[in-house]
Amino acid sequence: MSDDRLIVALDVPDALSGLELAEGLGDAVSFYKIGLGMLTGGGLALARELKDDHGKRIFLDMKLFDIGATVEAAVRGLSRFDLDFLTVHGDPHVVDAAAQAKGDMKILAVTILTSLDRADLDAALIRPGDVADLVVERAARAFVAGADGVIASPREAAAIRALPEAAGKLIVTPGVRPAGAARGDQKRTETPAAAIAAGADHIVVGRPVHQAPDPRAAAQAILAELG
Ligand SMILES: O=C(O)c1cc(=O)[nH]c(=O)n1[C@@H]1O[C@H](COP(=O)(O)O)[C@@H](O)[C@H]1O
Repeated sequence: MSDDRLIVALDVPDALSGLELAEGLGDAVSFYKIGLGMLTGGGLALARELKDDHGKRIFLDMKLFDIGATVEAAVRGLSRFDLDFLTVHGDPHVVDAAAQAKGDMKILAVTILTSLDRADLDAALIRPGDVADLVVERAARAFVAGADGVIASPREAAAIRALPEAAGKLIVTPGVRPAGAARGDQKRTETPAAAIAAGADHIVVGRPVHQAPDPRAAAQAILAELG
């Protein structure tokens, strides 16, 4: 089994292209994220195929957010798909509802999207304060509400790791960019090595792998950087 600290985001439109990408990555990558971009393109079927036929771990990124009863019903349905990780928004009522219905899945609570900075939070009417402080506070609340882990940027990972509430919990960081890679819409980024050094258990990387001329070589370079 390869190093499952690297989770590759299969942000391609359909299951066929996702499968081709995963087959090209082969044994270099053992953990995949399937998200909203593949919702109408067979994402859940691909999750089953990668798990059952290829022995991969699966992170389903749905970022659920609704009233508690609806979240609980959605998570109960998804708990039958033998998934490893599932995302919900980190608001305590959402996390609490998801935790009631998660079965064997681990619930990861999104703190503040890595594509947002303080100006974006102002536009969304989110209270003043340093972004990192808000992320850490949301992480602590999500842990207390029953999250198995949180999604944050690598820049906040060390402060989250230092929380007493984080003992035994997972920190998963998107917003990861190898040196020189295009940031795209990500605003709070660090390198793969910096993310792991800061206390991330897993890093999520999408475009720097799937848009690379040689995705397998790109994934291997990231793994080599992790040491
Ligand atoms: O929940 C996520 O996975 C997520 C949370 C977050 O705050 N930021 C974030 O980028 N993501 C996801 O992580 C992946 C990052 O992709 P790249 O920016 O292409 O590496 C995308 O699939 C995003 O949907």
